[in-house]
Amino acid sequence: MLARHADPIAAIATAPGRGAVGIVRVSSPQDLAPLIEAVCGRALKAREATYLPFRDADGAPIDQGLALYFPAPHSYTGEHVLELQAHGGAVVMQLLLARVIEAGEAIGERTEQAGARVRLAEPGEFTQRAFLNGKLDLAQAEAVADLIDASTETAARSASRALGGALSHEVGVLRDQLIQLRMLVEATLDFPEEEIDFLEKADAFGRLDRLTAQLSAVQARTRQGALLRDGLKVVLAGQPNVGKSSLLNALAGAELAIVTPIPGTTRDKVSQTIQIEGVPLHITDTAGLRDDTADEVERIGVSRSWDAIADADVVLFLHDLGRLGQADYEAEDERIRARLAAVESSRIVQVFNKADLGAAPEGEIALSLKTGDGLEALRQRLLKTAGWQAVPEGLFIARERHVQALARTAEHLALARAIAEQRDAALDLLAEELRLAHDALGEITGAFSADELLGVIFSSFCIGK
Ligand SMILES: Nc1nc2c(c(=O)[nH]1)N(C=O)[C@@H](CNc1ccc(C(=O)N[C@@H](CCC(=O)O)C(=O)O)cc1)CN2
Ligand SMILES: Nc1nc2c(ncn2[C@@H]2O[C@H](COP(=O)(O)OP(=O)(O)OP(=O)(O)O)[C@@H](O)[C@H]2O)c(=O)[nH]1
Repeated sequence: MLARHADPIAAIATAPGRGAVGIVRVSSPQDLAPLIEAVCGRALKAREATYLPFRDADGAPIDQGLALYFPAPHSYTGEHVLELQAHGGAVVMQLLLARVIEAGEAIGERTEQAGARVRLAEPGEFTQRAFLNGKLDLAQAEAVADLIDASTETAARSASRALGGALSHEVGVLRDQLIQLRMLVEATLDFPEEEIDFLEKADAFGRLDRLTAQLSAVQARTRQGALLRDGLKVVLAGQPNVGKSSLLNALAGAELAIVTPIPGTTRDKVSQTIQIEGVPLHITDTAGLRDDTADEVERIGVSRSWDAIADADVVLFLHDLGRLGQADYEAEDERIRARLAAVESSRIVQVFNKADLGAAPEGEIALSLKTGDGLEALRQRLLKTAGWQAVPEGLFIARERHVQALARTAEHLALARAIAEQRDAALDLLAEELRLAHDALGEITGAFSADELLGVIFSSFCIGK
């Protein structure tokens, strides 16, 4: 592992395909002067763009472009970094990348230094090096990927804040207070006679309570950040012909699913990601639920509908106000309701569609996709069910991993509190819980993290990042 991190790496940093400009980027812990001399034909001033021809092994120019050299440690990765900014054609980029690899080989042979050889970078490897060299912590490195993948403006701005260290800062404030508390408790362990007295005088338990309260505020903001990144899985369910496909189209603002008056039109799932106030919602329209169908294709569709329902964060259960009160319709709705009993009730939202044809029961959500009435209220209801609070200032993007780590931190603090409350509290156990809380918090910024975790995180990046 260590040796691999010492390799010089190279990749095309810009998106594959045609582009106005494309960049080949090299990062190396070793001096890049020989490589620069070979490809650029001269030495480069630090951090200054130089317009020059990039040359082949035989001296023929491949392209004219800008070369940028960032000597270590003042670069993105913290290593020596060379950027070749050329015309962004796919072939030009490949030639330039191949030239860098070939020049590395030649220098390696000439100088008998294996360390001069440049290899292709793995996905996320530049950012991984930035992390290993302390340029970014783990939460910031994750934010780099989340910024690139952001699907809404709110998500992008929030990822940028996380990259700037917003989440890391919040975690840092908690960590500093936790460290102070740990120091108090650990110091007390050395004076067993007066331990509890000492802790009370130092307001250790007050500190613990304040820390817990602050942690809970950070947890709330982090959950918002994770929601912004991952979105919410919403499934539209109900009998055939209640208006599920019409609702998908209305939410998406496009004719995605086929709408007809014929029951059983939708026979397979249709999914689309939309956004409401910047929160991504992954909406799935399903085949209308009925169990009396003789049609084999529709039967499979219905079975897939139930799978989607089981996997949903929110199920919108649609009803048809034009058919309310009809015996066969009511009986079928009752059957669906019974089967939905297996789904947590907090995940189910009842929606009464076709309000232009009849009145919804008291207190229920009424919607008419024909007139558009009730659509905005439904959107707001979806956000509320998702746990979204009106955009708080300084929102940062986050991941489920961070939410989990904070939850574990909270668990250990709660255990510490419970121990502190006992008469003759076992201070060593208290100290241990605080240590575990500290470890859990440290996983967010990567202060303590397994190689395995790093592998998972960085391998999901794009190449060249
Ligand atoms: N051409 C180009 N554009 C890019 C990047 C890049 O690598 N190349 N980035 C990357 O993906 C992002 C910018 N990230 C960067 C982060 C740090 C440094 C850097 O030189 N840091 C030094 C100096 C800092 C300073 O002067 O304040 C350092 O940290 O010491 C450069 C780019 C977005 N745009
Ligand atoms: N009057 C009225 N008709 C509606 C409304 N919403 C949908 N419809 C009509 O109801 C019919 C069925 O709509 P769809 O959206 O295809 O219903 P579905 O639930 O997806 O149906 P399946 O594909 O059979 O499961 C279409 O003719 C729609 O135009 C509404 O609010 N009012």
